[in-house]
Amino acid sequence: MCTNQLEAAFASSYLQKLNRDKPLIHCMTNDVVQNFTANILLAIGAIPAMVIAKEETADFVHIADSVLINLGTITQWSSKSMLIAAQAAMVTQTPWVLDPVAVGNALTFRSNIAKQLLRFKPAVIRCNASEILALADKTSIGKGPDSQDSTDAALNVAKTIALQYQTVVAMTGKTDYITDGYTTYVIDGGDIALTKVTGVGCALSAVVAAMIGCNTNHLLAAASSCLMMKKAGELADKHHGLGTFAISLLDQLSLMNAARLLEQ
Ligand SMILES: Nc1ncnc2c1ncn2[C@@H]1O[C@H](COP(=O)(O)OP(=O)(O)OP(=O)(O)O)[C@@H](O)[C@H]1O
Ligand SMILES: Cc1ncsc1CCO
Ligand SMILES: [Mg+2]
Repeated sequence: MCTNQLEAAFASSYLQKLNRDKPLIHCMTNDVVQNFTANILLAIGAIPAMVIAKEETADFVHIADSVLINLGTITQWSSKSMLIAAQAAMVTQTPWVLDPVAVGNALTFRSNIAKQLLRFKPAVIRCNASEILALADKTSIGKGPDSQDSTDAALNVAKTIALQYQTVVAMTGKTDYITDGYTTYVIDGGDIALTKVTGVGCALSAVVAAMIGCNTNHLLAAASSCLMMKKAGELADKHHGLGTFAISLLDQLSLMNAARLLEQ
């Protein structure tokens, strides 16, 4: 096992490719973050499409560059669409991201759906520490969509899940860990304000979907996404309240480039 710092130059080359390719991202996400997610994808140069009807999802997976499945406000009805989309993505080998929002938490319906979705081989699981512990049937202390567990404590479980499902786990928190079970990238920094605006983690999952939609190294694509979000959080305006911070975060993502990624 080795642990690495991600080179900012790497992340910036991945971002440049994203800007050139303009990948189409099929988003199946929660009701809280639809608009924020779509704007963040546009800000980094991707094209979002929120397609959820079960009559449409399989067809749209065929034309999308990647798929995002986020369980935040899952219902019986949307879960069916998600399972159809994930199966279609596995068949067409379209890379997809699972964001298992709030699994555990005594929420057995979504926890069962998350387990079913895992059979369809997500390229990346983007989650917080409580969520990865819950996916592994370990005790977790999530508070709804928020984690009360530390990523340091959950790292071994993240590695085990990555190996078990042959995927990449991008686990965020004070320290982000991005691992395929063999190689782990560690990203510190960011800002606590990132946790005070709803849906930053959900939007980060969409950024990961965009990055894997045009970069085949899913580990580096996910790590680059996490670095970008931490850096944008550092650079965003924190002096005028959280409303301004949310907009400033969007601004910083739209302005992100190699020089900004390298800023201390
Ligand atoms: N204590 C912290 N200090 C600095 N940055 C943090 C901290 N906690 C989380 N972050 C950053 O906030 C962003 C969102 O990660 P977080 O772990 O809060 O996602 P999440 O719990 O899935 O969020 P949500 O489901 O509400 O969208 C990431 O960029 C992460 O690095
Ligand atoms: C607040 C909230 N509830 C379900 S999803 C969501 C957005 C943050 O995950
Ligand atoms: Mg989340």
